Amino acid sequence: MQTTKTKAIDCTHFIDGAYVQSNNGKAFENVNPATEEVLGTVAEGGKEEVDKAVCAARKALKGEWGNMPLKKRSNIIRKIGDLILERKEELAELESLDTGKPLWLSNKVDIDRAANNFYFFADYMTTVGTEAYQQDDIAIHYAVRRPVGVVGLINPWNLPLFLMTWKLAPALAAGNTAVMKPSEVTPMTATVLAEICKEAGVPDGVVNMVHGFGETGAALSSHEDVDAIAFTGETVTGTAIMKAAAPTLKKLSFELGGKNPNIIFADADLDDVIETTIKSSFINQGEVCLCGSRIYVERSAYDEFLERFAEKTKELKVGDPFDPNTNVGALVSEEHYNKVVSYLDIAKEEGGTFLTGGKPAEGFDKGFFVEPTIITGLGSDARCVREEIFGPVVTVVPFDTEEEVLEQVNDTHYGLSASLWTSDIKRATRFSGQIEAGMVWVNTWFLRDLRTPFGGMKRSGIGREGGAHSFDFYSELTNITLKM
Ligand SMILES: NC(=O)C1=CN([C@@H]2O[C@H](COP(=O)(O)OP(=O)(O)OC[C@H]3O[C@@H](n4cnc5c(N)ncnc54)[C@H](O)[C@@H]3O)[C@@H](O)[C@H]2O)C=CC1
Ligand SMILES: O=C(O)/C=C/C=C(\O)C(=O)O
Repeated sequence: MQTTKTKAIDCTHFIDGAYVQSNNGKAFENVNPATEEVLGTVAEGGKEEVDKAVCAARKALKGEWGNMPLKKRSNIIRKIGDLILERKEELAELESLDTGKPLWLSNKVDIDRAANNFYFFADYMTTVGTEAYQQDDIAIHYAVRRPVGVVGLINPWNLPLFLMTWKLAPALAAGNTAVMKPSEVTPMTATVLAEICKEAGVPDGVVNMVHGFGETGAALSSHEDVDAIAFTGETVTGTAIMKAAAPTLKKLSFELGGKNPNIIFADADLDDVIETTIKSSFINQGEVCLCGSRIYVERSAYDEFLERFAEKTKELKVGDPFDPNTNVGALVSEEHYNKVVSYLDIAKEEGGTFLTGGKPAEGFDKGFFVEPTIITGLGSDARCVREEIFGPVVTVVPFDTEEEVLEQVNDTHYGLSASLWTSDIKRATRFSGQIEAGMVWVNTWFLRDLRTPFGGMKRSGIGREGGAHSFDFYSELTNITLKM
């Protein structure tokens, strides 16, 4: 039995500054993945609700928001961050009820970082400039920045509030209006965020939200009057959005799936390696796009690595998200649990050996709990080595040479991130530059600075988020040439 101070909420759309149900009254149930209890209902939006939200956003673009002085807009954006922190306890509890992740993690990552996204872009927007060139005594060229317009923000369930704010904050900072589409699996914190935006002084219609399934996201992606879509989620969904957005040539920013490698050379500090690999494998139940799910270890360090990694993994406590000692909570939904468990069956069929886990966690009558799982003995063609599982499941493979491991590392359609471990600076420089990934961490993992380019290459994404990259995506530039 979970004891929370916060009561779960029913989720309705937020359109033109007001919470509203769907016109046809359609709604679905929101389920707690740790207990399988129904948390509440969620309004299911269709084309009609998307259309109303887009109309409200278009109208708001031409109103007070479009003409607001920079400093005032920046203060409102900063205030959203303040209000998130004021309601931190409530938001963290709602996030853990919705996702099944440990409460300490919701606090530390999801809520603190959500507030920080607003602080970062509130500052950034007051310093960002554009280009200017003098062409001899002929002309001066300078660029002016304007918002893209109405942007659709479509998000997944793994870091619900954090990922929504990572898009909403720069979108607002650049002067856009937005329609948010949270994941149908985790709708609660985005619902509260809409209220927070209003309380912070965001004018009605600037921030809207429509709940629903893939069809709702599809209606937003194909809408005639939406100028850009920023999406985080599965690669195949990115393809569907691209097709839907093609007829209206929307700007697109995609942060998609990954099958990220950890590459561990024998000269790395093994204490650091083990501590970080535990996090990169199992934090957030392995449900972070940056998790390192393919681990390659130089053969001379392989046995010691496996022994120490397995020992630490067995110490992880799987359980109630609201127990402060829990390391690994519940997977986000029954559907996702079935997907992850199906990969454990696939690993067995492919001849893999489970060094830890390999099965649902014991001792739970209800909820979607899986033991942290280390698989060895799989070749580079195995599905568990190639496909995104997005759960607490990693494969470990030994290697002998740099050339051999580089080939395996790059032998994937994905290209999101990598974590490289070596004490040889020359090798670190040489090797990191050859990994086909948008982000390479050397002797660390998930060390973030919001100014840096964040995103993937190959089928892991299009474009980059962060600092200037986000700002450029959410802006249009007009170049003006003054003839002298
Ligand atoms: N960041 C990442 O890399 C993430 C990857 N995943 C992967 O995706 C798998 C499925 O998870 P889902 O949440 O179902 O991901 P998804 O990509 O299907 O859903 C993400 C968001 O897109 C919306 N959506 C779905 N179909 C759409 C369409 N045709 N047009 C527009 N929007 C659409 C969903 O309603 C949700 O809001 C997971 O098992 C995992 O492997 C999931 C979450 C995050
Ligand atoms: O921006 C970050 O630090 C983390 C982003 C994580 C994702 O995009 C994800 O897991 O989908």
